[in-house]
Amino acid sequence: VTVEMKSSKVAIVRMNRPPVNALSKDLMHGLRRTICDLEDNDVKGIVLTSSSKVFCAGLDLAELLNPTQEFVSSFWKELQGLWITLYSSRLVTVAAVNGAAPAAGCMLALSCDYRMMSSKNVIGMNETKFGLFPPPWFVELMADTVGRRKAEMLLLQGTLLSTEDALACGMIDQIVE
Ligand SMILES: CCCCC/C=C\CCCC/C=C/C(=O)SCCNC(=O)CCNC(=O)[C@H](O)C(C)(C)COP(=O)(O)OP(=O)(O)OC[C@H]1O[C@@H](n2cnc3c(N)ncnc32)[C@H](O)[C@@H]1OP(=O)(O)O
Repeated sequence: VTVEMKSSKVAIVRMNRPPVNALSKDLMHGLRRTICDLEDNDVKGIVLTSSSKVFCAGLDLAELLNPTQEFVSSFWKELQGLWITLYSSRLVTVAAVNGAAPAAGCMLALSCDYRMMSSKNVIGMNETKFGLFPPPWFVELMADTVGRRKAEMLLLQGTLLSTEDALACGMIDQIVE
């Protein structure tokens, strides 16, 4: 994770884990630590974005291949900790979604106060496409953002929306070129 101060009050927080910013336990820990440090340093707002062409590919599936029970438990704890920290942060949080944002990548964006997204990208929770269902707090984030019925349809079908469709249903707030 890298931090660039745009002024004394606003920080650009970039996920920097090539090639796709898959959320490993370490990346989630780094993000949470960064947000907490900025909160402690009188910063007012952050822009969360990526230093590569993918915003975030979701959970690191490679790390979840044949994990120990202990690792799964600590991984899950880190994921919940990151969500709680970002969602409940006192900072004004803006997601600048500059690449694909599937599954937990979408969760990160939806946990921010405002979402802008570049065109020709995709965002959504596609977990059902590979036989999983998103955890309840992902579901609630989606329902709070686009409405319960729309969320139900998107989640059941594991739909990844284009930038334009995401704007149309309120999943994002602005398209930025
Ligand atoms: C801890 C408890 C576990 C229990 C589970 C139980 C409950 C359910 C939890 C459900 C919540 C799940 C949330 C998730 O986030 S699951 C992850 C879902 N993510 C995806 O479906 C995205 C998959 N990736 C893509 O669609 C594309 O890679 C892309 C993000 C659109 C980028 O495309 P592109 O730029 O064309 O890159 P490549 O596809 O060529 O990928 C480059 C390399 O990156 C690797 N990769 C991609 N995604 C992931 C990932 N999520 N985790 C790990 N690695 C990933 C890909 O394999 C390529 O690697 P290579 O160069 O070595 O081949």
